[in-house]
Amino acid sequence: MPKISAHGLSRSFGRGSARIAALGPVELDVEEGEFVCLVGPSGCGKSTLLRIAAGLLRPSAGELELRTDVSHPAAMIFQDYGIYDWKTVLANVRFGLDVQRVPRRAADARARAWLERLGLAEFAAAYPSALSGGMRQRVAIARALAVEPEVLLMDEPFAALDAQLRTLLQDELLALTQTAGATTLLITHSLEEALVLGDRVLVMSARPGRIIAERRPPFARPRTGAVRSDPRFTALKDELWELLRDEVTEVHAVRDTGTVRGATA
Ligand SMILES: Nc1ncnc2c1ncn2[C@@H]1O[C@H](COP(=O)(O)OP(=O)(O)OP(=O)(O)O)[C@@H](O)[C@H]1O
Repeated sequence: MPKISAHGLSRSFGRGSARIAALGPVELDVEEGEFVCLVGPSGCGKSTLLRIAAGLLRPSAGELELRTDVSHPAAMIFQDYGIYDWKTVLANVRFGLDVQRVPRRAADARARAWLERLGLAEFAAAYPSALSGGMRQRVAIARALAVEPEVLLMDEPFAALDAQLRTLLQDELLALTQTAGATTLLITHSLEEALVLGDRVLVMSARPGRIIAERRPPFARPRTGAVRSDPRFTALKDELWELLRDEVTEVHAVRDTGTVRGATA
């Protein structure tokens, strides 16, 4: 049984002449423990798909099923961190455990262990406003993984970070997710990120987003960021960019080119 499956999934916004077909129809199966990355042009419905998976939005047609156990529900990581500024770093990481009613002591210990793994131990009592962007995103990652989710949903988690930090956090996430083994769906504008992290990379069309191609990076697990210098990496990145180029061009042709963020090769 796949952990995530979507059939005939579509979503539109608005009504009448203002109606926008944002997504679909999408057919998708994600197997248990699989790491799937979604790439596609801006506005093709990637976030919409993820928000439906997270239960934050209803589909207009079709269905998306997430098969998780109640004690290990899905966790989500957002581009803007999604952490609470009024809670300490420790309380942020403990948040999901508090919601699950894990006893305070055990929750504290688990949260501290995750802070340790992400190099944040000494910031347990600090508030997020005192942290850099990279550290805030580490808090968000720690918070998501602390609940030992069966399914991890990530919406461009590193988009707000600079290139070096992004590479560093990709490598950290790679190591962490390979140990955690959660079924993961990650949205990214970066083909490199998708190739480093994914078992499968799905390419989406321009809006309404459908899945038009899929590639499996041929790098054995456990893998490290060293795959970036594999000649097959560059070849696959070029191939994916070729697939994506037409879709991005379509978006640019439809809208003002100056305002549309294209995918980064
Ligand atoms: N709540 C909403 N109301 C109206 N339109 C919406 C809403 N949410 C999304 N849309 C529209 O649906 C389309 C898909 O949006 P979505 O955010 O899913 O795309 P995306 O692929 O994640 O884009 P990006 O890569 O730029 O983040 C866009 O045209 C967007 O304007």
